Amino acid sequence: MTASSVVVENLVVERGGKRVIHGVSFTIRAGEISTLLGANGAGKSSTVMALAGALPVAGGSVRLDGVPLTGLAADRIRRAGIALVPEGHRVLGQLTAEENVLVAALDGSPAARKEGLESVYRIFPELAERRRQLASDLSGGQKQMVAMAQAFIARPRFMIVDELSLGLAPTVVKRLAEALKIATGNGIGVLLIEQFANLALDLARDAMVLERGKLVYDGSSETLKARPEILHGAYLAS
Ligand SMILES: Nc1ncnc2c1ncn2[C@@H]1O[C@H](COP(=O)(O)OP(=O)(O)OP(=O)(O)O)[C@@H](O)[C@H]1O
Repeated sequence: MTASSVVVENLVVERGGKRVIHGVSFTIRAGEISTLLGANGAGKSSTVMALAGALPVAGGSVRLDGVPLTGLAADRIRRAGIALVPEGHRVLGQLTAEENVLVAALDGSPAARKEGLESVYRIFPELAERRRQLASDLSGGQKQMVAMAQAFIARPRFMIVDELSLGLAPTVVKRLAEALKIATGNGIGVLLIEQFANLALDLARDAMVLERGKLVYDGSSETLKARPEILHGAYLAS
């Protein structure tokens, strides 16, 4: 049986009338972490936002197990099984931590919501302790946990995390990385965008490198680690 996958082919994205992604192709596999690396402005967020329906697709296709998702609204793509954790761990400050998580629950039945919360609190016990706190009072790391919990509670098959560690302390990042490992252990495919390339390459089996909206590497993290000139070139090209 072929493993579940998201296949992106020749993706083209335009922003402000300018082409920023020039025909990018890659595959994300179930049960694995893949990472998308590149300098600021290389097009990582544009790629994943288009994939998740948060930006229009100007060309190419996105398929989940062969089913085309290209150009569908973000909500439809989420229901199909792809959850995006957007950059910046934004939360609804006037709601509690728990209310924020529940906003993202796709199945509204009380039993499913309870079960969903229990599974999320097993991953992030820190949030269980703070369930009734206003989200605006949470630390940056706790807000990122809420953002990831919103993805988990939707029971996704694939999870895209745009900037895991941005602005967060190493101890918190370690917790978030553990959560990603739990995700892959449960068969979820993860696409990770991460500013610290070394952390990303330690976590991910496969890596892609974007340079000015084009893919310049698609292969194993191990091989990329052994070829630092590829990353140096991509980060200098910005
Ligand atoms: N709202 C926007 N309107 C127009 N162009 C944009 C917008 N946001 C980003 N861009 C442009 O799109 C290109 C890709 O940016 P994108 O944010 O996808 O890159 P990135 O690799 O995610 O970088 P970063 O790490 O800074 O988020 C850049 O040239 C950027 O200037």
